[in-house]
Amino acid sequence: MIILGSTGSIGVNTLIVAKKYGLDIEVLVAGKNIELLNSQIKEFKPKKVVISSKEDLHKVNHTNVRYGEDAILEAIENSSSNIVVNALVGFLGLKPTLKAIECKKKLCLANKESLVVAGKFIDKTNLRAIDSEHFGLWYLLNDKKISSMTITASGGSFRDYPLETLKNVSIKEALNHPNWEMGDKITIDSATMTNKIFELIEAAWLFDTKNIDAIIEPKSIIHALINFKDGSSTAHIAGVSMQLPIAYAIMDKIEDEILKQVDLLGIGSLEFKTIDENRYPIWSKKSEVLENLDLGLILNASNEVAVSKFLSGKIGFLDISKINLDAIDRFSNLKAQNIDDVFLINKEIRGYYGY
Ligand SMILES: NC(=O)C1=CN([C@@H]2O[C@H](COP(=O)(O)OP(=O)(O)OC[C@H]3O[C@@H](n4cnc5c(N)ncnc54)[C@H](OP(=O)(O)O)[C@@H]3O)[C@@H](O)[C@H]2O)C=CC1
Ligand SMILES: CC(=O)[C@@H](O)[C@H](O)COP(=O)(O)O
Ligand SMILES: [Mn+2]
Repeated sequence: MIILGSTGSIGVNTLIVAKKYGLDIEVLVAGKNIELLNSQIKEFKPKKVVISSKEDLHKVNHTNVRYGEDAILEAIENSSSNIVVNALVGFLGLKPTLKAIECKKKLCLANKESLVVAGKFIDKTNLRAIDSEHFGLWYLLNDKKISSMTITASGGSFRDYPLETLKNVSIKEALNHPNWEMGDKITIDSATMTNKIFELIEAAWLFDTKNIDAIIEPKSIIHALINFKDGSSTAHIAGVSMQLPIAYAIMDKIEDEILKQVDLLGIGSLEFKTIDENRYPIWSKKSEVLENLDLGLILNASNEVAVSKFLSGKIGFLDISKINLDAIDRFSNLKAQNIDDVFLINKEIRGYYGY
């Protein structure tokens, strides 16, 4: 198979699953972590490697190594593997998503931004979502009539901070997720609750529903619930690990133990809370976004600029939400009519907010 983003949090977990099942790795794609990439090359012996930057080519211990976006697309096109795991982060993941679908591969999609920005142009027939909540929903589906779906949120890094301290929080604090070990960008999205808005959009596209909401479950043990018309609710409970969603996405059917069962007596108690708009201002846009899924493209573009500015120390944590709210108000009339528009609108909004 092909792993895009092999050195990231999802990429590393994908390789653990691949090793467990003895799967062949044809292509590895990574960014700047060449040391980890080299150890992956040594262990998994891919036929081809792609990295982000020309200047790192000489550091990669492989005879067939290329760089850049076009090389990623070529690697997908010229591969014999049927499976592509897209664990790239951000808008960068969209073209590889489209290429994998065009080449009729099974697409195991962690890059939720692809669906957020272009869900209406993406053929989901051969797509398996790698996201804990959506995996949970998929796991719970049966043929009974559904009333609504619920996904859970951890609350992110600042869920217990006094509100008045949020304007001065540091990058290091923001990157300290209470439950999950994830890449920087999604960890910030979790702290602002933008990740959960993205996940509502993702669920809307995957399950063709707008009857979807989120609540806080601080332990991230319950990932999703389905509320059935008959009054029953079922919940997906599993450990805090992406290996289960990844294993199902790749293998389709799983009969062995991937994770240890959650020890409910060890957990002791569970708590549920509503998502407070004062702490997470983007949540005030939930209904508007669900009514108009085109806002995903707008929000993603402003958010990528804002998160990158925050992570480079140019703006404060609260500015991320301010920029995102501004973008939704300012650009809510923009709608992509085709996939080319998606790239144009993304560029326009990024340009407006700085880069
Ligand atoms: N982590 C998680 O548990 C979950 C993640 N997701 C989603 O999965 C996706 C990946 O997340 P995560 O694994 O946390 O992110 P990471 O930041 O940990 O990993 C991103 C990967 O992409 C690589 N990369 C970045 N830029 C480039 C580039 N220009 N060219 C080639 N490779 C590049 C990175 O390489 P390098 O590190 O070498 O620079 C790294 O391998 C995101 O869309 C996220 O929202 C969804 C659910 C859960
Ligand atoms: C592991 C996973 O699926 C992430 O998307 C996770 O949900 C992020 O945590 P939050 O619930 O804090 O957004
Ligand atoms: Mn998730």
